[in-house]
Amino acid sequence: MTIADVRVLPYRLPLAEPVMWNSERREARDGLLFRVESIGGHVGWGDAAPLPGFSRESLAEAESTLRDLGAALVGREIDVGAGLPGGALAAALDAAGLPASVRFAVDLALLDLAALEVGRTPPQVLHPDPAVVLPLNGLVMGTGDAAVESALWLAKAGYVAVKLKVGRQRVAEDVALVRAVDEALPAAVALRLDANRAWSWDEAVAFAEGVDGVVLDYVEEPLAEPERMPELWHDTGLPLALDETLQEPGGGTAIRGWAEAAVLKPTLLGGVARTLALAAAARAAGVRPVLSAAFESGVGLRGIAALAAATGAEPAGLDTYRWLAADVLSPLPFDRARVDMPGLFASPPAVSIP
Ligand SMILES: O=C(O)CCC(=O)C1=CC=C[C@@H](O)[C@@H]1C(=O)O
Ligand SMILES: [Mg+2]
Repeated sequence: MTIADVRVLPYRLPLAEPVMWNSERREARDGLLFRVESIGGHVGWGDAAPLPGFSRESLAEAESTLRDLGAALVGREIDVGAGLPGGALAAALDAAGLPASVRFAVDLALLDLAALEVGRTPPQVLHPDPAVVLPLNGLVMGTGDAAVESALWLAKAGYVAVKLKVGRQRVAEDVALVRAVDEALPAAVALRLDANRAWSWDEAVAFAEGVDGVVLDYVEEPLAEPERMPELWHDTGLPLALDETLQEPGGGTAIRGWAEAAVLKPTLLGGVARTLALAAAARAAGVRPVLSAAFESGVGLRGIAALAAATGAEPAGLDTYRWLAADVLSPLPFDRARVDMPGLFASPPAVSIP
């Protein structure tokens, strides 16, 4: 196929409620859509949305890199699979060392385009038998009674897993919150926690002792000293998940049998091929790959859903969608606890920037 036109379209989406990123209160989410059109008239969409405090690149860096790349792609003749894992263009993009969010946008647009060219859906391009129904992980941001109520609301709405943020209050308060949520939730709903490296060793051990008897699906990145996670698992039995560790250079080597899950965020990891490689490494080590969002627009979330469906049917961290008060997609790519994958990809996305 020949690339006829490439556009970089900045967006700013209002958030339904403010979120703290990088110790700053944000009321909107900024990102860039990457639109790639082939001479046949097919259009592939990608999303570059650096997350403040988590991404290494700024939005301005992402935008200038994406514009340069777009200019270099126009007029090029590429094989349909060139941008996919193992493809010729993928190797050149690897060598370019692009910012993670930029690489995700490019990978996603080329995957979208490849799917249209061969008459399949993106998950079908990535896997011969992708998941048909994708369960989502419900996200709870607050603490106290409000958090217990949100968790209950999510369970009633049909979410099969709920993730609570911990490490933002005293350990005793976190223990009380986790116990209250555990009591309120039906046993079939998995309880996940995320401490974002907030705890010292002693705090993590005190937490593990405090929640003894509570069945946890896993705790993401409990320790300020992340290299001690295997020791924490060994000493306490707390099931642990890797997240931030995987985003660091060489972080994939941390995927070992002690970990329960690997949380994979393509926007922060650097695209489709890298995410799929980490998912394969996780499976090989007996670690569950859990695809997750970094508060992208519907275009990015649609792509992460494709990756999740191609790597299994673990409840995916796409509930960030509920934080967007407006989106670039209409209708919404999903608004429930489960995504009907064939439905999501039944037609090309209708994109417009609000
Ligand atoms: O993992 C999920 O279910 C949703 C995404 C999510 O919780 C996060 C995305 C990006 C940064 C953080 O706010 C947080 C995380 O650390 O996992
Ligand atoms: Mg996390």
